[in-house]
Amino acid sequence: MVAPSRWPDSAWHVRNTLVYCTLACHLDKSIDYSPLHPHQNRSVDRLSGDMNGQCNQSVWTRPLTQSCFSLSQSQFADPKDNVFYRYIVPWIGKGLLTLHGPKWFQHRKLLTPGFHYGVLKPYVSLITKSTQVMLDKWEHLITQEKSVELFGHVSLMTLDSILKCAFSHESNCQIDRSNSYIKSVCEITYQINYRIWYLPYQIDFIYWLSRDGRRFQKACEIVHLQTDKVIKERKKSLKDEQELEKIQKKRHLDFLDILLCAKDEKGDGLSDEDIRAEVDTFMFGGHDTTASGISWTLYCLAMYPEHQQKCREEIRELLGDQETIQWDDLGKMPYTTMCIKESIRIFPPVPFVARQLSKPITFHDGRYLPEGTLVGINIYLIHRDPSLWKDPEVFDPMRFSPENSSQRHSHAFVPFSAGARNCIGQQFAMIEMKVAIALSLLRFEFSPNPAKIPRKIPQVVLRPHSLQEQPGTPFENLK
Ligand code: HEM
Repeated sequence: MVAPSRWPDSAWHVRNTLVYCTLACHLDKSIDYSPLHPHQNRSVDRLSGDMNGQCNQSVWTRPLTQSCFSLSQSQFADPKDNVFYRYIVPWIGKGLLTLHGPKWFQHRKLLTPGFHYGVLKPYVSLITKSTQVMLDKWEHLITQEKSVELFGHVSLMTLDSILKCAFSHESNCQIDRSNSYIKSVCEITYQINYRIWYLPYQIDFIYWLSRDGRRFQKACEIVHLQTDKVIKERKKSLKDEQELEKIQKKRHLDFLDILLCAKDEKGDGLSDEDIRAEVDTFMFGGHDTTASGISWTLYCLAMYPEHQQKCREEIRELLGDQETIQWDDLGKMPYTTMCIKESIRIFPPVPFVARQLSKPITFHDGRYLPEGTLVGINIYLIHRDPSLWKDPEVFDPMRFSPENSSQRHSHAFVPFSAGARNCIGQQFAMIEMKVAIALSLLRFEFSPNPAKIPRKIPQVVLRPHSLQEQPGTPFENLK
């Protein structure tokens, strides 16, 4: 294997991106393919091979688990790869997701308190309200249509929630999508996913000259202007009010308050640019992922009505006639939680992550990877690995009972990644998924539409297929 001597050039990106896209677009095929590989059951499988003898930096990992997540255990962890992540940088800039080195470490330390349970607790009622708006819409839609495509609605609901939690913004986006900020976020999300999917757009100059590239750029400008405006206004009001406790008496603390007040030991806070990057990062990381998790969980429950009914009984017993849910209830729905976990095992919202090695690593069998190697960690494959999961294709929530979980490898279930660069928003995500699933089951019974069995589309997140076929962004196609 050859380590690149310098940061890869654009030709390198094109080759590697093609390799990644091919693998990414055939998640299921890569499962069929891996047993044929001569190195099966070893720590690392090289699936990308040699393209003209030049592209041997990409490594696709299989049972691996411990070895590869330990890549990110070191204090500063390895940087993200510059293939997929570069598509989102024009939007989110250099925030937690894309930073590396000491600056990432500083941001992670400053932002961790923003996910403390005391901050997250008031979000339950905000998420509940957003969920209820979505359910009211469904109530209306099922009187008009035989079947309702859920993913787009769930995406708008999670966008609505993250806007409230990130900067207390009441967007009303589930009902009124004429707001230019919402339209732009939807456009950006769609464009990023489309760009990954559409191979000619891997080449920068083709993309930036295209109509889509220009639309993407315009949408980023609108979003940045709006984020800057909100930050400026909030900074002003925080100055007047002086302290967080005073705000907290009036309303919940949102992520923006936390970001503006975050200070390290030397008393240094984040710059305006850093704050904007983090707000946009939460917007990006915090809505498509949970929309995927909620949608696939509803799909699994629709496919397995016996589990759906068990969850519904659990929630009815817990909430009685209430239509709202409280923080304390979230810890009292073990079966529903196991169903959510089993669903995101089978359909992990983030199907793969990637890193560029900052130093060589040696595996237990003596093979090593040099510095600069691009490592793709296929979470989807890990979650379906028969050496880790008995009958991996079977939906069995009891895998997540305390007894069964304790016997499993610690890195067999990694929907939120692992190590130092694991998902900072995982508690938030679990809260949102539990609230949305619980309230949905109280109001509706779900069954699959046999004419529209969803196909898995691994883009930035693992999306259900059906909306992809229609022209326009998924949000434009919603009724
Ligand atoms: C079901 C929902 C979610 C899933 C499956 C998920 C999964 C992940 C994964 C796999 C990573 C590692 C990415 C990588 O290595 O490149 C990650 C990182 C991250 N996630 Fe999430 N995520 C979810 C929800 C959220 C939410 C709700 C937020 C914010 C409110 C969030 C914010 C982030 C951030 C900021 C990072 C970067 C952390 C760092 O590198 O220090 N995520 N997430």
